[in-house]
Amino acid sequence: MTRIVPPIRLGVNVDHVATIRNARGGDLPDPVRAAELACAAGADGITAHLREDRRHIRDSDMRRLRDRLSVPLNFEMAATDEMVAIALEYRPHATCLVPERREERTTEGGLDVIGGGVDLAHKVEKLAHAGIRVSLFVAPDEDQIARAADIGAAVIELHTGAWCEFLAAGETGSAEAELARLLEAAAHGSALGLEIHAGHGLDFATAEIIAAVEPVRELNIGHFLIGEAIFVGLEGAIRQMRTGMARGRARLGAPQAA
Ligand SMILES: CC(=O)[C@@H](O)[C@H](O)COP(=O)(O)O
Ligand SMILES: NCC(=O)COP(=O)(O)O
Repeated sequence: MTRIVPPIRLGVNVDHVATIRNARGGDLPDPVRAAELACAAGADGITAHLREDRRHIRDSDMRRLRDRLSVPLNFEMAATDEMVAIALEYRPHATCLVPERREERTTEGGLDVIGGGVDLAHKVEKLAHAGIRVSLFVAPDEDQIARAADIGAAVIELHTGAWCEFLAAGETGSAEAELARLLEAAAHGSALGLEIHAGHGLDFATAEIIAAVEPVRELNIGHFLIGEAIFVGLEGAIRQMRTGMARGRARLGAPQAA
């Protein structure tokens, strides 16, 4: 007998369209145009990260994304007063609070939800009170996830970056151990009533694997898709990603062996 499997969404992160634009200054290529194309190609939502140093996405990009998209906008941001104020002004569908360091090349590790204490809890409350769905970008760590649920986050996004890096380095044992942690974390978060998302460093192969994890309801993917778009176009890259995710998800609905 086949099982009914909840669908999985694809959020396309357009940060690195802005990275290319900013390499030369000016306005091209436009991440908002990329976002619109991504939606036409089957993205369920758009993610963009307004970094404190504004190295790629600009404030005006975020505003234009909010104004022009008809799909949910996931506003990634550091848990700072400045970013909370911007989110409260722009009112995106969702915010994803992430750890941020100026020296990092990309997001390293998950948010320290426990260490964020009362201050982080207040920020989550403020955003949620404004009707913004709050997600916390976390490593697969049970205590951090429990605290995310305690402070009222609706969603956690599991950081898949370490797993992807182990795989890319051929460190199979470490990759398997990290994948096991991701699976446990997804089950744990879901049991606590959190919606589970995952992302960072995913490509066609890893997205297909994670799409087969039942509690995971959304993948956010950027860098790989924007890179792949150079070769096959953004539409082609997104369509291929969707096909792989659907194939992964379909494994869940396949008849179970007796
Ligand atoms: C939080 C996360 O994993 C990424 O979505 C984030 O946006 C990465 O930052 P960069 O896009 O600047 O690499
Ligand atoms: N939150 C993860 C995300 O939006 C995309 O990360 P990446 O695919 O650019 O590494």
